[in-house]
Amino acid sequence: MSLPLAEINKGLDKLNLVKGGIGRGTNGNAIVVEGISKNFRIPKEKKLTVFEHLAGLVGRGTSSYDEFMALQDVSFAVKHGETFGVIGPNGCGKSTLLKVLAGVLYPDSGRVEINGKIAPFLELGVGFQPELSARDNVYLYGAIMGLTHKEVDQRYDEIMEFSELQRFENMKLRNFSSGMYVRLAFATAIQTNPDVMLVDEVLSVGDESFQKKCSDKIDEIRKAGKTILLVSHSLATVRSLCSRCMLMNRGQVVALGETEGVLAEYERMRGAGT
Ligand SMILES: Nc1ncnc2c1ncn2[C@@H]1O[C@H](COP(=O)(O)OP(=O)(O)OP(=O)(O)O)[C@@H](O)[C@H]1O
Repeated sequence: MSLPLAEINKGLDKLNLVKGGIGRGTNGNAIVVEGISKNFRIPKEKKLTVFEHLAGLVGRGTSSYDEFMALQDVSFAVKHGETFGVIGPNGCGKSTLLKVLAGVLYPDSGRVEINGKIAPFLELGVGFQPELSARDNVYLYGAIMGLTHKEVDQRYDEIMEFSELQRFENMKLRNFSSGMYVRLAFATAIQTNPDVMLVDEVLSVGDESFQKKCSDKIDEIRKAGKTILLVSHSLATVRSLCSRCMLMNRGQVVALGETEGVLAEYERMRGAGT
């Protein structure tokens, strides 16, 4: 995905997200989500031939979409400094939820409040531009995240070193592999000093040593008191990093609380095949 962060920030504005002002009137919460629902429209049929297309035109006015509720009345809050996990089976709505929090998708109803500077780290480097070089993308991302040119200068070497992509700094991103993309995105995002990080499965990308570096970094950010919302299929990761988590199924919250209890509920759900 390469949605410019400027667009995301516009989205955040539209959602009336509170940015900055940590701790003021937020009840200690970095993220507040109230009753979010998101409906997708899925085309019912595919018109393959001219005849079918014309027939479709004749049939205009009848609905050719199915409605799919990807999120249904989702509510939760994450405290400042908390690392909060979101787990659940494939297709339960985790990524959709993160996109709504990041302002990439608008919810059909409900309210999102983010207190602090947010760094959405979703899929492959949100905010990156494939036609620019790795170097230009780092500067662009930094600028959008509020860093001055000088501040990016100071962090640039560290970003490239962390991503292990020094040799490719002048290469256009469109020639990067997905693993390289993720390395650069993660290395850049962590240098923008966010208050709230949204992390989607970063720990499942790249080789083992890079995964270990990322998980150590997330641990460091966590210990520095930042807020992290972590989506992961790895229950071991959730167990080691998150004191609380939320289990989703079919777009709904089915359990929320202490990690051990929620993981036990997930095991029970999987055992029951629901
Ligand atoms: N743009 C879209 N249009 C239609 N349906 C969508 C769209 N995006 C997601 N969905 C559907 O919404 C549901 C939730 O998807 P989502 O990607 O949020 O799940 P997930 O829990 O992150 O899954 P996974 O663990 O496999 O990544 C899925 O059934 C998916 O097919």
